[in-house]
Amino acid sequence: MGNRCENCIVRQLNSLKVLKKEELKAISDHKVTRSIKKGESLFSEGEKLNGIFCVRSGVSKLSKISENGKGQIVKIASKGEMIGQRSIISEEQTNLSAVALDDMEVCFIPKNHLIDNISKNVEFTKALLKHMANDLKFADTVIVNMAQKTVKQRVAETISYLDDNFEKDKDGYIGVILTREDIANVVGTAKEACIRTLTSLKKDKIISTQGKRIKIEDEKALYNIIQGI
Ligand SMILES: Nc1ncnc2c1ncn2[C@@H]1O[C@@H]2COP(=O)(O)O[C@H]2[C@H]1O
Repeated sequence: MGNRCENCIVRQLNSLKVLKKEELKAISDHKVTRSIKKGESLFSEGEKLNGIFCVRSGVSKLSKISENGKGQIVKIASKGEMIGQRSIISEEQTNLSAVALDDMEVCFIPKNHLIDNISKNVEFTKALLKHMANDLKFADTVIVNMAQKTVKQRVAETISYLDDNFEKDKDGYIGVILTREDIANVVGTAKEACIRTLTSLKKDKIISTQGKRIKIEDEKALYNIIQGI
C-alpha cells in the first residue's frame, strides 16, 4: 500500500498530525482507502458509524434534510477533513448526511483506533477538541448569518467562502462545482431565489458564470454586499 498514514501529507491538516509514529502505523494497518464516485453517499443522517472518514481528495457536502424535504448544507468538507468524529465520540447516530460532490478518495479509520488514541494520547484529545470547537464556531456563524443576513448577502458570502477555500480551475473559476440547488441549500433559500440573486450579481458584473462554474469578477463589490454596504 502506497498511501500509509505516516507518509500522508493530508494528516497535517487534521488532528492525526499530533499522533506518534507507532500510533499512526497502527491506524495505517487498519484503515481502508475507498474511492467514492460523485453523487455517492459516504453515510446518511441517522446511521451509526463504525469509524471516521479522512478525506484524501475531493469534496463532500454535509447536509440535513428537514421534514418538508428541504435540504440544508451545513458544510462542504474537503481535503484533510475528518468526518464522523462527532457521533463516534458522543456514541450517537450521525447528525448529517455526507454525499460526494466530485470523485473522492477517503480513508476509513475504524472507531476503536480513534477511541484508543483518545484514551492514551492527551495531545490527540486536545487536537480533536479544538477541531470540534471550530466546527461549533462555524455552525454558530451559519445560524446567525441565516437569521440576520439577506439572501443576497448569504449568496455573496457563500461564493466568497468557496473562492477562499477551494482552488480555482485553469480559467479562474471556483474549483468546486455546486448545482444551483446546492448553493440554495448552503444559503438556506429556494432555488429560484438563489438563481435570481446569481443573475443580479452577474448583471452587476460582480461575478460571471459558465454553466455551473462561477468566477468572481469584482472582489471589492462582493465584499461590500457581504458587509451590507
Ligand atoms: N460545522 C459542523 N457541524 C456539524 N458537523 C460537522 C461540522 N463540520 C464537520 N462536521 C462533521 O460532519 C459529521 C456528520 O456526522 P457526525 O454527526 O458523526 O459528525 C459530524 C462532523 O464530524
